[in-house]
Amino acid sequence: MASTAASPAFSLLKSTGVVASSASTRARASLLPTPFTSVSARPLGFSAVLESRRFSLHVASKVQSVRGKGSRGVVSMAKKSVGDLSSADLKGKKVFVRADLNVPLDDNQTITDDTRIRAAIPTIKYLIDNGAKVILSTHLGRPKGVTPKFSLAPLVPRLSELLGIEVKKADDCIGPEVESLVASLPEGGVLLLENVRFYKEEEKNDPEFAKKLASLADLYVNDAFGTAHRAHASTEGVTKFLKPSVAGFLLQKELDYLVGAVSNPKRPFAAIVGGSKVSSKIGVIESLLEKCDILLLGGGMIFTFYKAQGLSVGSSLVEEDKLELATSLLAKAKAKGVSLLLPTDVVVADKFAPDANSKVVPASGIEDGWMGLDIGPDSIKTFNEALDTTQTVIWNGPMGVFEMEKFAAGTEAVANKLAELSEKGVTTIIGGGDSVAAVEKVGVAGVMSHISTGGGASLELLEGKVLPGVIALDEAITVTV
Ligand SMILES: Nc1ncnc2c1ncn2[C@@H]1O[C@H](COP(=O)(O)OP(=O)(O)O)[C@@H](O)[C@H]1O
Ligand SMILES: O=C(OP(=O)(O)O)[C@H](O)COP(=O)(O)O
Repeated sequence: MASTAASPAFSLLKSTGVVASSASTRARASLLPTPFTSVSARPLGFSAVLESRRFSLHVASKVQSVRGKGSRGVVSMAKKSVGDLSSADLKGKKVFVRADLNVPLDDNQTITDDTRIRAAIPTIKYLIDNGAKVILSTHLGRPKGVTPKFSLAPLVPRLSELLGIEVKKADDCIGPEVESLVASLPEGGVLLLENVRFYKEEEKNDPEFAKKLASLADLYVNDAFGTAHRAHASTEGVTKFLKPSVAGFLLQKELDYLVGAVSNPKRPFAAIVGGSKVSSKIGVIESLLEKCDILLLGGGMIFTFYKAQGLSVGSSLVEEDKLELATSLLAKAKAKGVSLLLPTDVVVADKFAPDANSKVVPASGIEDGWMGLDIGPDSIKTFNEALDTTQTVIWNGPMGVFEMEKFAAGTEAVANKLAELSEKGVTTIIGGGDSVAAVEKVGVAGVMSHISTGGGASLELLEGKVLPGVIALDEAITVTV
């Protein structure tokens, strides 16, 4: 079962915006590997102080109270967790569980990756083991109205197998037939509602639709981390009609790592950011610059940084309108004392294709007609050396075009390095999207501390945004004087 351990009480400070960021100080460390283009080698270390009577939010089964310097008391608010609900709270109760079972299906309607189903099991199992009647809801894909290929029928056998019970399925998600299926649901039974996005009212967060969903149940559990950045009827709207509304174990674990471990990391803390464009990662880079000690950049975005520094980039991916931004991010890293490392060599190709001619060149040696599609071997070596010094690492975005074997070495090297570090006790967090696919491709997913089940949601959390599906949940309040 997913961990229910309490996280630091300030774990959601940034993402909720309830309080200003905690004060921090940094101590010295020298970590900068020489072959990299460096912004600075400098202070590391961290201390966080929460002042008295500020409010903080986190998701945890137990509320921690935090005493600030010189304070007499603390008020802390935490999101309620399903783990806070006992058998007495759950036995015989109808529980509306919103999960994200948006799994990939092939042309034969066969599930090709059941990660999201497996991730939802601990919460459902906890509920059925405590005698609840589970009304399970999810979306699948982005249907426009009722679309048979987006029916949830293919999910039923796998859900039943993993739960060890026969899961029933409704042909709709609201209405009289659903109501009668709910009425006949036994304690410990699970009813899967049909794709909630078959109704346009779901994505519109229509209050009447939310009310109809809510009317099926006595209480609400949100475990749909992958959809927590959407203010939809089944993720946000229902909470207005169902009390209590609490977080599931998966949602809680995602927040514990993506907010808790990132806001209060064991240091040194490194962030690795890659992917295609700097424009889609601006928020993440800016946010991580506030928290990390080392920032390693890779992927297509590095060429915008190179060009901003006056280097030739050939036909590499460049966002001309982001050159100033790249310069300002480098300056910000310097001002914050973050060691920002750009690769010093790259694998270039004469075309964007798996059978392209390729060679390794220094960052300053990209010729016209060549494009950079991966980080080079010297960069891998230096990235590894930098990562060897860390205690916490978060990774979002591949180092190169890892879908093509010729340009996968940088991404695979990072995946292998993180696996090695994880086995040594370093906290390793894979922040969703293509990095998860890369980790799975290399076969090291099992050893990472945490692999996020949400691409867009994890990105928004790392940017410090508020997730509507989280903020809407009930708070558990503890006052310590
Ligand atoms: N040097 C590069 N040039 C062009 N595309 C790249 C390069 N490096 C990585 N990419 C591409 O970036 C894509 C992933 O980018 P993005 O969606 O931003 O990351 P994520 O899904 O991890 O958030 C991958 O499809 C990869 O092929
Ligand atoms: O797959 C999902 O998001 P992701 O592709 O960002 O991980 C979620 O199920 C959310 O789906 P949506 O982006 O259609 O709202």
